[in-house]
Amino acid sequence: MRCHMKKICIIYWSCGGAVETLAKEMKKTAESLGESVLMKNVQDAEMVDVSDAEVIVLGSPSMNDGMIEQYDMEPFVDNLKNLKNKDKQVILYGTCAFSEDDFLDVWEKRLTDYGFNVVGKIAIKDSGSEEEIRMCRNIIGENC
Ligand SMILES: Cc1cc2nc3c(=O)[nH]c(=O)nc-3n(C[C@H](O)[C@H](O)[C@H](O)COP(=O)(O)O)c2cc1C
Repeated sequence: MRCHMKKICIIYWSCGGAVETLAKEMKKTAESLGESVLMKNVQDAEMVDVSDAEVIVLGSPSMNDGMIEQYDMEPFVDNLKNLKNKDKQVILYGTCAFSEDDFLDVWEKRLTDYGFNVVGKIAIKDSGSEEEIRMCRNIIGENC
């Protein structure tokens, strides 16, 4: 039995809509489990959104040779190292057109080095097949 509602924060960057659509799917899943969900485009997100949450979901497309998006997501992620309480579960997801999913491994290592507990990561090809979208929902179900 669940003893308390978890606070989940989903922060994403999206231009074409693939990452945003997945964010909405994950929000729906978490809400259907009774969790409290804050979903924000990283351009509107603040550090307090992360510090208030227990589970952080971060989403970015793979860009420019397997990096996370550089103008908004990159500085936001960089700033996470300054967060006082890093005792939080982190789920990373990304979409890519042609790269392998190793950009998620680099991202995971970085957040682990900062001191976060990365509990899940998933790379999706383009907008994702039905199966991939289901895996995305599952990763929320397993960790929220
Ligand atoms: C400027 C730019 C650079 C990109 N670089 C890569 C890349 O290095 N590897 C890759 O697999 N996809 C790359 N893509 C494709 C995106 O990762 C992919 O289309 C993603 O699903 C876009 O997400 P969005 O629809 O949420 O914006 C790039 C797209 C853009 C616009």
